[in-house]
Amino acid sequence: MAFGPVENGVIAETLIATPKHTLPPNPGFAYSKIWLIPPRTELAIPNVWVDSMRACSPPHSCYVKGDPFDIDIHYRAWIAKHPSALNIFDQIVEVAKGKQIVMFLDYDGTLSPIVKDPERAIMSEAMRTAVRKLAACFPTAIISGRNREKVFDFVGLSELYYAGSHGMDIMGPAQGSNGIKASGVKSYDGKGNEVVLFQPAKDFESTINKVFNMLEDIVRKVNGARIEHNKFSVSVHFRCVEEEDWDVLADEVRAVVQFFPTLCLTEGRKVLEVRPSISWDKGKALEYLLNALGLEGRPDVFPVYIGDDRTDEDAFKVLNKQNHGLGILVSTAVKETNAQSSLRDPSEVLEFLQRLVCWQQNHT
Ligand SMILES: O=P(O)(O)OC[C@H]1O[C@H](O[C@H]2O[C@H](CO)[C@@H](O)[C@H](O)[C@H]2O)[C@H](O)[C@@H](O)[C@@H]1O
Repeated sequence: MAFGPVENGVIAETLIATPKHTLPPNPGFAYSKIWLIPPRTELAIPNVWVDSMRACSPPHSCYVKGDPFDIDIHYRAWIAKHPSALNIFDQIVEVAKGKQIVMFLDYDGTLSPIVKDPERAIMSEAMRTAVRKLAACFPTAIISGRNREKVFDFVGLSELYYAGSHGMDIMGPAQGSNGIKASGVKSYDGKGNEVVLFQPAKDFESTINKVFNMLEDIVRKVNGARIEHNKFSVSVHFRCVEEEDWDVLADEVRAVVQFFPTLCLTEGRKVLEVRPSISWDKGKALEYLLNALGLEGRPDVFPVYIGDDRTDEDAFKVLNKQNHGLGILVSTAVKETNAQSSLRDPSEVLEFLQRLVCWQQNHT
């Protein structure tokens, strides 16, 4: 473990405070007002917006001035409320025992580390192997803000379900390698395999293309800015833009989006995302997939969702509402979240997935 002695103290506190075989309480909806993606009005207030953008991808970690043995007091309090899924692993599997585990994984910041160039967000071979083994044990889906095809290219595993464009573009095998059949609209992928396809924002394709073309002209003029077409949404990246230029770029993006009353603007990790104003998000995609697999609303099902970003909060909320399963936020910093548990970074996600596979293999 990479943790120093101070964090071991935190671990001890966490385990004492958490009764055996129960998971930490769902944070519930107390935070939902803070965590809901800011509406346009909030995005319009310059300081609020810039602080919020900084906070969702903080440059600092929980350590005090880089000292690996001294953990920030706020982080200590936070980790007690959202204990590491590695430290409470035995409790998690005790609760999940005898149930059908279903895995939902975000991509950027969860399976791959956050990098400056979105085209270089490559997943490690070790992670790919772990996800492959995971999918052989449990139904597994990737739910990403990316274009579904792009996230598929990164992951490269055809046995998974993929939900791209923040869940607005869902595709998966009609019959999973674990034998579970999905229901829904049947289609065929490029290789002629039968798949299930669901695209609730299909009617927005041409509007998204139009807004992308307009935004492309703006982004081209701002140093460091990038734009990404995610099929049913568009990402405008701020990560490599000087902070002093953020407001100008955001103002221009907002001005364009105003022309499209059926689109809205949301915020992620140093990214503004333009998406259809429909009632669909990663939480709805999670529900759709559970339903397609015939696993929705069943007490003998244990969904696990792992993600690092604001859009993942919609999925954590769904799990809270259903009061079963487990949400795990990936973060090295204090963040308001609806997740019950946490992991620090993709390397800890890898360790968690590997342990889950081992546990399952030893219990079947
Ligand atoms: O839901 P996700 O899979 O987490 O996708 C959300 C966005 O992820 C990507 O952007 C983020 O990761 C980039 C690569 O590490 C990073 O450069 C960027 O700053 C992050 O916001 C992706 O490029 C976006 O299109 C997704 O919407």
